[in-house]
Amino acid sequence: MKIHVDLKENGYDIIMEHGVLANVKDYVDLNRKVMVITDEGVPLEYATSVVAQCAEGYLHVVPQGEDSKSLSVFKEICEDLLEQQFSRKDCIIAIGGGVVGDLSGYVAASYMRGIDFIQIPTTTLSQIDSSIGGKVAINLDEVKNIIGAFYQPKIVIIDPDTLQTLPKRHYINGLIEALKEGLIYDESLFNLFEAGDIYKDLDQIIEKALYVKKDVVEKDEKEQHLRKILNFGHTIGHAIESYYHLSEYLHGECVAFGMLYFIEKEDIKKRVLAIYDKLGIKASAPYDPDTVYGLLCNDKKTAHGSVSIVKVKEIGKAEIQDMKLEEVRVLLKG
Ligand SMILES: NC(=O)c1ccc[n+]([C@@H]2O[C@H](COP(=O)([O-])OP(=O)(O)OC[C@H]3O[C@@H](n4cnc5c(N)ncnc54)[C@H](O)[C@@H]3O)[C@@H](O)[C@H]2O)c1
Ligand SMILES: O=C(O)C(=O)C[C@@H](O)[C@H](O)[C@H](O)COP(=O)(O)O
Ligand SMILES: [Zn+2]
Repeated sequence: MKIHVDLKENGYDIIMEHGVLANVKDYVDLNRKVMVITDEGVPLEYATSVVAQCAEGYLHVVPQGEDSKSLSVFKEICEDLLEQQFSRKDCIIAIGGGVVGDLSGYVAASYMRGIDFIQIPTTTLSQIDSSIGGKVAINLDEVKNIIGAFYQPKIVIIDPDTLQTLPKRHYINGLIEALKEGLIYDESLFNLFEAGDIYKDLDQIIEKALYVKKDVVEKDEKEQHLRKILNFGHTIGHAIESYYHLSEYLHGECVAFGMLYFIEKEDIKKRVLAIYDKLGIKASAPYDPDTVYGLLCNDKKTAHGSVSIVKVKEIGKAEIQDMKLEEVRVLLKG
């Protein structure tokens, strides 16, 4: 399957094909220096099989987990590129989940003010969400994605076969971003969660989610307004993720917590909770409201004492409402 993200001069293809990892050379110019970045939890053969297709391939492996989205790991990769004398004509390939993709993308956006960047996502979250749209970032002092850029990949190559080795918790975690997209934009995607099978219907879930993200990003690449809907559940979700030091709960699990605060109708909330039960995920986590409130003020959708909150009143449709931060504090306490 091929989807084209139409972003004027920044447009790119998304190729989704079982077994495509063996043929990256058919889609990417590998006759140059290529730095393949992955993390220690991703099966090494995924990265080495791509390095083997390169004229001059290098491999950089980072520790797994959120701690790799950090200035220190960012610096290590930049120093490696410098040492290997990478030029502006060379490229970076990210093979992994959202951590590797966000980190590698921010390196690609920064090194020499930008070199080619290719995403080869290997988790449900990165295949569904993080590999497209161009949001790249690292964390700072446990605040999520506070240093970053909008930097689009040249191509995204998705091989669903790589998901066969993904641990179940991470498999489910990534699907929550697709459930989010069903709630804010595509009711048929939501229905797949309610009535479908998250294993048998996976290719369809990924494809529908990619079309949601493509449609939204093409209309508002730099998140001036519409794209904020893709942040549904993240205002409180990111704050809780930071509250637990980016370690106790995974990103999607925290988004699941955050979404429930802004689903207006009880019957829809009940249907979402039933899906959480089906996925085996929690609906909430204990926290100190004042501490979470303080973290929530770091949200990039805040301005002049308010924050753009995404709400769902009907399945498949999101609304953006500016709320006073004080109102959100009351909500957190309630
Ligand atoms: N840029 C965006 O638009 C965007 C969107 C959503 C989330 N994110 C970010 O993505 C990150 C979460 O990404 P994630 O859920 O992919 O986590 P992750 O990148 O940490 O990967 C999850 C775990 O699975 C392992 N792994 C990866 N692929 C594997 C495979 N095929 N087989 C076996 N193990 C594998 C990794 O080593 C890691 O331990 C968060 O930092 C979140 O903020 C970014
Ligand atoms: O693509 C977007 O826009 C999103 O908001 C997708 C989110 O799922 C993702 O977690 C993103 O990284 C969050 O963006 P941020 O601007 O809140 O850091
Ligand atoms: Zn997210």
